[in-house]
Amino acid sequence: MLEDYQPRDVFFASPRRSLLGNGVAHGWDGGTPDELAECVPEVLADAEVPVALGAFPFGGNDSALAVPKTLRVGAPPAPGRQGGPARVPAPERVRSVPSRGAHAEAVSALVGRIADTPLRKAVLARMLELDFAEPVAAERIVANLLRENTSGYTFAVGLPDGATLLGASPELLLAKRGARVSSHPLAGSARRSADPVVDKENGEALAASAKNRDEHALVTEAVVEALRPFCRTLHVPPEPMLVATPTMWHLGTPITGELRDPGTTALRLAAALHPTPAVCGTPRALARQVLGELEPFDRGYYAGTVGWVDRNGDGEWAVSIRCGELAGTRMRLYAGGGIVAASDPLAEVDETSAKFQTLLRAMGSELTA
Ligand SMILES: C=C(O[C@H]1C=CC=C(C(=O)O)[C@@H]1O)C(=O)O
Repeated sequence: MLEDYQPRDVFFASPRRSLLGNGVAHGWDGGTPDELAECVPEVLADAEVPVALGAFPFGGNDSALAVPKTLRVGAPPAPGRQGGPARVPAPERVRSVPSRGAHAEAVSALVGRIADTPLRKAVLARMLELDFAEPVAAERIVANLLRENTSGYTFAVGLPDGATLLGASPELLLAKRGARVSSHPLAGSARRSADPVVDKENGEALAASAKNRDEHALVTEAVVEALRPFCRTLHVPPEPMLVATPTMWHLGTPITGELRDPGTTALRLAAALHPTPAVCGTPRALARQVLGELEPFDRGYYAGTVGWVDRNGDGEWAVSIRCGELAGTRMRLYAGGGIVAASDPLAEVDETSAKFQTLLRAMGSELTA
């Protein structure tokens, strides 16, 4: 399917299906998720292809959503089904924004804010800026992401400015089918290890860590609070489970529910949830303000949401993490980590390095960022 990917197309693969939207029959390049939740259903009611696909940024209203001219729906990615690795050139220059040292200082400053203000958690991110000698083809990186990440959400979204958002997120913000909704918030992380004994220990230590469980509980609480008004029933497991990606362990809580009104759309629900404390913080407005002060870059579409909604209101929206924006010979990768009172600055720098590996590995890079 990816062989046919063109700039401005949207590719989205989930554990349930793969979608490729070609061309733009109707596009929105403005509007918040809430605003588009209002107007998208009207357009879909008469559209030839009854599905809108795309992405929303972390903040602001630069939506990138489109009803495609044609839509292909295929099987979900499966291990071993993608061919050999696609070649991606090595970057000529890599720069961390801010530097690793400055990121550690920002984590310390954030821990101070948590001690001195009502802020309980904020997810501080770092960016890697990569420069290449030649333009890089987004679909090659996505093909490599698909080879490794068959159980998450792998995507490429052509953005209105010509750049491409691409990544492999392990985190489901919201899926809706009929009256059934599900969300799988993740928070709390540890590195995977090539050594099976160390790997198992890393996972077990994460599951037992009070700091990580607290960090995780804030996300689950926020998701439950946002979904409750829409749901007749909600099932929330009392304990988080361990979720493995090829590079990271996470704590995750699979939440399911039944809608009071099955007509509530997946986009409406995603808008009500976004941004959760897995990418922003608690309380949300204060976290957003503090992150704006401490992060020396614009997050763009990182920490936003990416997915699709159809005419019936069914859809899937993933949290846009483990991702980057590619524009010709420049690529920006993003990774963040939840900071709480007990966070250690150097461990947090290491956690962002580990999270960058999802994209760096798909680019054939041995870089440790
Ligand atoms: C914000 C990111 O991850 C989130 C999802 C899982 C675990 C997280 C954590 O442990 O901090 C983050 O909340 C990211 O990868 O950039």
